[in-house]
Amino acid sequence: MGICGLGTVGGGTFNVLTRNADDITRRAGRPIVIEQVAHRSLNPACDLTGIRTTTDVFEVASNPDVDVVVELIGGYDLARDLVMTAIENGKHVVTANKALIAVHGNEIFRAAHSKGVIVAFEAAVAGGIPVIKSLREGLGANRISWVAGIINGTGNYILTHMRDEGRAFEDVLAEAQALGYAEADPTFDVEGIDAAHKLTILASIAYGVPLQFEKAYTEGISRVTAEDVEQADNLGYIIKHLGISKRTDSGLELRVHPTLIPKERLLASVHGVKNAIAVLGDAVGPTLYYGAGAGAEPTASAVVADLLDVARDISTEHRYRTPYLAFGGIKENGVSLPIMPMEDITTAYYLRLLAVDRPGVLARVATILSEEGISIEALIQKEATEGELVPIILMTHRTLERNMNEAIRRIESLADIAGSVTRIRVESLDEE
Ligand SMILES: NC(=O)C1=CN([C@@H]2O[C@H](COP(=O)(O)OP(=O)(O)OC[C@H]3O[C@@H](n4cnc5c(N)ncnc54)[C@H](O)[C@@H]3O)[C@@H](O)[C@H]2O)C=CC1
Ligand SMILES: N[C@@H](CC=O)C(=O)O
Ligand code: NA
Repeated sequence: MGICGLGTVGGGTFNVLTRNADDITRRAGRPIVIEQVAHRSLNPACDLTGIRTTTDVFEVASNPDVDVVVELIGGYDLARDLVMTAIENGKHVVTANKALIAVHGNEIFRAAHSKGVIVAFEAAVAGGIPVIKSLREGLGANRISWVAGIINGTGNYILTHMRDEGRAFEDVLAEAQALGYAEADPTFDVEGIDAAHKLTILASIAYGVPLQFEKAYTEGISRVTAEDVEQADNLGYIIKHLGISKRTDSGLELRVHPTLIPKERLLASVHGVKNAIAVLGDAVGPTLYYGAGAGAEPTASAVVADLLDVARDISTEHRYRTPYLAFGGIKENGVSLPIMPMEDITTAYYLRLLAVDRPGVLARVATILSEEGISIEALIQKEATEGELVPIILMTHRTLERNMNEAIRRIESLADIAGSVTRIRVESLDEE
């Protein structure tokens, strides 16, 4: 095999493979030999003595001694060209690149299928947690109702440390970057793009639909304030950045956004760089997969597990192998389970508005909500001091996003309301 990219994950993979070579050899039934490494700069954590190296990743993809290309350079375009070249040359591929799979996966799997090669990507979702294997193979008997998870380690690390230590956003983000958790462009983590990549992959495996990243609704954590965190706490909730995909009668929900979840849910106790994914299957019931979502060796654990699978699967005839996305024959056109537009989803809401302390303002807000068919579950109005704007916190029952959009538009146009309304979706994550 050959490794392309020797950064956080590449370095971790190199070291885990080297350190645990004996056990890995026994599990694979044969040694997994690093034939070549392509890197741009030296990784001081890796001893490359005796290893053939290059600065050209395409050399690895055409090296006749390399049977598996491990793509760990990241990004969309060069990674796509590298993987497509490797497939064209009949090599199997292992990658940790969720951006690549979510955006170019349909094309990559088509090419791999016609060449009869394996493309494995366990590290692409939730780092070291074997969630892809669990969903694709372990839950293969089930009709899945929903998948909901904390699937970005950097974002969860930031939310946890801001809340527990009162630290500034930028400060915690810089720490997550130094620990190797963040994407090359950390706005991918903070704005939910990375989580949407991962959710896209999970949904395809759970429901047997093509990868449709462009249809995912994506909202980041950058607008969650300390006040929202505190108010959610008062109401018995915690705010987590979730990826949620539910099967409904109208199609599939595919959405990433900050979410209020009840404190008693197991997901509410997932902190720091840890990730967890809850899956509800009709036969198995609720299940939860937990562990490190980022970092060198946790991610390497998944990359090496894929290498072990490839080593074993190579001896199996192509048509008997587990399909890339769990289901054989996924149709890219004529999808039976469409991804729903965001305004068609139904959920409960937390709203925070700033009102001028004038009689009747609450009644005007309540009238708008009622006219849009939205009922209020809880309400907190803080005492105002002279001339101050008063925060009003509302929790609603479940309603259509389209109705909530209209209600928020009307509330924001009231003369008594200052600025924009904060809206955070609420999920009970009922296990039925
Ligand atoms: N860091 C983490 O915890 C996790 C990262 N991933 C994914 O793993 C992949 C790699 O991420 P990291 O290791 O964190 O990034 P990184 O930036 O630490 O490593 C990437 C390495 O690839 C090298 N590289 C880039 N282009 C190259 C080229 N043309 N030729 C040779 N070397 C080249 C860079 O010099 C760098 O050393 C990304 O797709 C990322 O999304 C997945 C799960 C967890
Ligand atoms: N940047 C990602 C890395 C793992 O996928 C994250 O923080 O989760
Ligand atoms: Na994983």
